[in-house]
Amino acid sequence: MAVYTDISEDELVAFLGEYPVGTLLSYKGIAEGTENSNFLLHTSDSAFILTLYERRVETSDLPFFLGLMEHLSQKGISCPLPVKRNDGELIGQIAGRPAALITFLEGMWMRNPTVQHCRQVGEALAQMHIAAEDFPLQRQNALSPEGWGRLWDGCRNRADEVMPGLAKEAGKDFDEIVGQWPSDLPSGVIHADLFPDNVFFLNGKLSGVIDFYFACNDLLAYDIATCLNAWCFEKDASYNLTKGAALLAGYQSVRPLQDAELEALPLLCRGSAIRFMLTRLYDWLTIPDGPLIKKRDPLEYLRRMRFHRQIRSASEYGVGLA
Ligand SMILES: Nc1ncnc2c1ncn2[C@@H]1O[C@H](COP(=O)(O)OP(=O)(O)O)[C@@H](O)[C@H]1O
Ligand SMILES: N[C@@H](CCOP(=O)(O)O)C(=O)O
Repeated sequence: MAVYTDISEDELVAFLGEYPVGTLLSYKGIAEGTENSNFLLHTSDSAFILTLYERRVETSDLPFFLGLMEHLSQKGISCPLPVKRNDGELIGQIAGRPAALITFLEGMWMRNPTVQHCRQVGEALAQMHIAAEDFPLQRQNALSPEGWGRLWDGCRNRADEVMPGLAKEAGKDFDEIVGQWPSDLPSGVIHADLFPDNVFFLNGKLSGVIDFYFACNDLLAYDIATCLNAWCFEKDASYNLTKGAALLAGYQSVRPLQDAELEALPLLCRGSAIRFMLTRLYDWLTIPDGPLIKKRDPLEYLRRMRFHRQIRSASEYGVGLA
């Protein structure tokens, strides 16, 4: 996240007047994150996160995101619980933006995740997939191949400003990945952005998952691909086979993968890598810099794309090694 929209104390006091959360003691903008504006609030009752939904979040999708958090939480998954307003609604408005108040989750995200963290993330991901099986709402993935196409059209002409040759290289990948994209694999509700900054740990144990604002219905194994990309590469862009093996073993200890999912894994990893390369590239080229805005490097994900291009089978990710 970041802070795209600032709020005044008066606005916040008026907003909180609609919620059974006591009186405001303090608030501050949170610089971490990418998509929305987040504030940490302390009230006389407790601590909360206030999220103002920004450009990539459609207001019509909020019942899906907030309902999913409620659903998962009721099923024992540790995630924030949206706070209901006095009138029973989950969504309010502040500074002209739709906004929600969610409970604060204790824990820290891991800047250098270990093999043990990766295993726990794999387990938690599979547990979420299973817990969401009976979630009644549906949301199409806005960042599936069709959505990537819109992003790519919006920035391919300027891609070489970030790296000479990027437009040609990514264009070839884009065509290959989209041309082979699978549709006949097990699907369900996926988190779709389970990066280390969205998973908290306390004393070495996974304590919670946040940021469900890309969640949608899509291929379950695509969520694993995103996790392999986000958790199992080192800073020098090398793939850590031990971490990959642990993440996959953690997942499979809860939900074993079908052969077709394993076969598709290299392509799903390539697809997930280009998806994050594209959102980062688009943001890099279109969002103005600001003190509370943190843009992410698209080339980090170009390096992932290059790695996955030469993978031939899921065993190269560590399937069956842990
Ligand atoms: N429920 C929560 N409990 C504790 N901290 C939170 C919670 N939700 C968000 N945060 C903090 O806000 C930051 C940004 O939140 P995130 O949902 O990732 O934003 P965005 O959707 O904009 O990327 C997180 O890295 C974390 O520090
Ligand atoms: N995880 C994405 C950006 C989305 O940010 P988040 O703070 O919502 O996780 C990326 O790394 O590109």
